[in-house]
Amino acid sequence: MKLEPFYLIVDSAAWVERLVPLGVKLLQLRIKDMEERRLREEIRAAKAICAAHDCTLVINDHWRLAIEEGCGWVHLGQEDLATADRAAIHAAGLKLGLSTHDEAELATALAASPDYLALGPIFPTILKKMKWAPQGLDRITEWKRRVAPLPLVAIGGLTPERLPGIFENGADTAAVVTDILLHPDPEARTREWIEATAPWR
Ligand SMILES: Cc1ncc(COP(=O)(O)OP(=O)(O)O)c(N)n1
Ligand SMILES: Cc1nc(C(=O)O)sc1CCOP(=O)(O)O
Ligand SMILES: [Mg+2]
Repeated sequence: MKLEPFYLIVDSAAWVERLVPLGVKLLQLRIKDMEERRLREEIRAAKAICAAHDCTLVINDHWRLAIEEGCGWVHLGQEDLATADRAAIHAAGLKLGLSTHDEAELATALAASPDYLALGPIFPTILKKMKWAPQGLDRITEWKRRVAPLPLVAIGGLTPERLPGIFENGADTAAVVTDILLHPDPEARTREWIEATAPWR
């Protein structure tokens, strides 16, 4: 399966409405700490916008709601995976993306038959505190050898300037949060990302 090379991660349907119409084709809704009723509304709104713009929507963490709302993709970390009902996810026809950060997590993730694997953090990230040191570019090459033919998503501290290194070392997709959401002009930066990833589309 070929995965879109630009993977935008946002934390609200308002961001989806702002940025997806610019041409984003793979988007993760990553919302933390929200009560279920509002979360469901956010998922519904994001799903409608993504459907209207032919953008693949991935729901982070909330696999039950993703099933109930008829979504197509879910992304889970290793702790999420440990408690998720994988049979229910599979039965609902949900595609599955999984995080990995080290050898043990890679083995666990490969055994769960995912549809893509993510490796991070490639560079330092300001989004969240991480217990892993930055992986660096050589690790991408190693991971790609181990996960192929599954698509490999690189995440953590990515910018348009860092994309050639990511893709030349074997990543299929680059995921990003703060380089776009904290940029003074998120729309312009999104367009830069779309253009910068064009050679790998
Ligand atoms: C594409 C992608 N890769 C990694 C993550 C991180 O997932 P996880 O480890 O579960 O951490 P949280 O994002 O839930 O804080 C991701 N969300 N997306
Ligand atoms: C959510 C997340 N997961 C990571 C991992 O390594 O699993 S790194 C990360 C943060 C990505 O944000 P930014 O593009 O702002 O660095
Ligand atoms: Mg998670």
